[in-house]
Amino acid sequence: MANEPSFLFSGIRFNRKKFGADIARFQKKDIDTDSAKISSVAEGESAKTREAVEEKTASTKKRKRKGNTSENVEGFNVFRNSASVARSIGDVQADEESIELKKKKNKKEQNQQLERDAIFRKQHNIHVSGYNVPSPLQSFDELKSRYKCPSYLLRNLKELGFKEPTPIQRQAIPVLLDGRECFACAPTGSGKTLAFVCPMLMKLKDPEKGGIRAVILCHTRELSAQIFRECKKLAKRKKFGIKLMTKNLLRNADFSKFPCDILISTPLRLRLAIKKKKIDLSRVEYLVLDESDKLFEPELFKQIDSVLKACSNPSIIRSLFSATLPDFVEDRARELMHDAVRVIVGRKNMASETIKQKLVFTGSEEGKLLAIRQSFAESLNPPVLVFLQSKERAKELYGELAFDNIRVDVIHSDLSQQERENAVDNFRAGKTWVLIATDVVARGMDFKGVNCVINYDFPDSASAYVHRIGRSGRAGRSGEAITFYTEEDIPFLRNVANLMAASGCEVPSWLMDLQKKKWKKHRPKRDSISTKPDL
Ligand SMILES: Nc1ncnc2c1ncn2[C@@H]1O[C@H](COP(=O)(O)OP(=O)(O)OP(=O)(O)O)[C@@H](O)[C@H]1O
Repeated sequence: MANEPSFLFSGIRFNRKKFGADIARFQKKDIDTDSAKISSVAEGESAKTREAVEEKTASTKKRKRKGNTSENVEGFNVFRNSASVARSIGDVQADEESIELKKKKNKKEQNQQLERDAIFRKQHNIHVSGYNVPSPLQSFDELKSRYKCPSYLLRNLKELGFKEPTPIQRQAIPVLLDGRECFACAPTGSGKTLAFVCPMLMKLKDPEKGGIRAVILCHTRELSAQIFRECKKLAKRKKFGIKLMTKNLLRNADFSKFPCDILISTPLRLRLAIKKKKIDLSRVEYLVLDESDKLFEPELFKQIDSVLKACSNPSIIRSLFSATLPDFVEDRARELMHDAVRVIVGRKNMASETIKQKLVFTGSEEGKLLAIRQSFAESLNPPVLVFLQSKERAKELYGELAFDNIRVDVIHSDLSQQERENAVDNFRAGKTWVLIATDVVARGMDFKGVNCVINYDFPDSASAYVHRIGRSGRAGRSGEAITFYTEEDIPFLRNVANLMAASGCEVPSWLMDLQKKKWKKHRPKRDSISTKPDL
């Protein structure tokens, strides 16, 4: 504005040589009056108006004196000040009106966006609570347009065959990318791993050498190893330091000396490293507690607590993920997190709707063995996972089925790390048809294409049921779950029946008429599994 000629003088012809001294004088005045104008604007509306009216009158008089002109005069602009002020009043009013208009427009657009988000969330069964929750993702491409997602990651997603984000990914990814803390609950097999790994890689941007920047905690070594592999796949083509906390690493590594952007560990191993002062977590920007409800159970809470304390970076983003989110975990999350967003897909603590669930009465322990043999003889549709309540019972059932001409294996916590890894790998590779297991692989494990889960022993809680049967029917595939029950389990049947009905399975009406019993940990003493007569 300062150097622009006033529109009032367009066309003035002026002898610059002759009036050089005047030009200099007026130029100074021009600067002075300009600064006067600035201060007058700063002084409030009434003073501004008064001054402007006075100057406007003066300017009109002067204009009349000068008459009309035909040439542009740079730098000679005696009336510019008054004109500018006159315009500035108009401008201020116009600005105010346009700000007001813009505000209204923005508000309208915001409301329309909120409406669109609400409709989209409803379509995908996403429920959110929290302040100012970011819009869900329409597609993976939006990661680029909205968040400048690096192309290596988009390429990796494509190569992994992920065409569309799953509902939890649609909502949790933008929440985390917006730097918000998050606790989330979504069905088993619905892609929660990608929902926290993808924004983590985007936030970390590039590999660095200054210490650990992200930590993922998982309750078992098997799940840690699985998430380690998933991270590697998603980070392909980018040289992030991704480490799995193995026994060896814990014993021998000097964490200050090797680059580690992301560390994946069980709480026990990480706590040991913290206690031995082998590890510095004060730079951690991103902390994930996977299977968070399990991690917050009393036996693990002490370990989690020391990790939370060691991650002392004030700008850390923490997130909790699970398929089951009991109220006590939500309470903890609210205490722990700042301005967190809660994301629930479907209904909380529900079994996946892609699993056909069935209850089978076996009467007694012997009845179970007969039932499983009969089921395998009629139609064995591998891979099949069979859950038992203890490692002793898992070993016993393995002892029974090992000679039945089916490819069977067993996994429990008494096996060495290598044996456990082999059991998982062989099952994944299809070498094992039936894997007998304890709850050690009930949560988080992604065995692709498990056709059937058999609860040989009735699960000891609602969440155990949801997670166990969730090893089947993953990523939109269908699956089957069969739960054996004996007389002893009848008091707890109604709880499973409720879960079945809630996920759309047909439940005999007599089951719904059973008395509802509060589901405490249900682990009855059971007879040993054997076809050999007691001696
Ligand atoms: N967008 C996607 N499209 C298709 N498949 C996907 C997508 N995201 C993840 N998956 C696949 O879905 C499967 C289940 O994912 P994941 O193991 O993360 O589930 P989860 O929700 O963590 O389950 P759980 O509660 O049992 O731990 C995996 O095989 C994964 O590769």
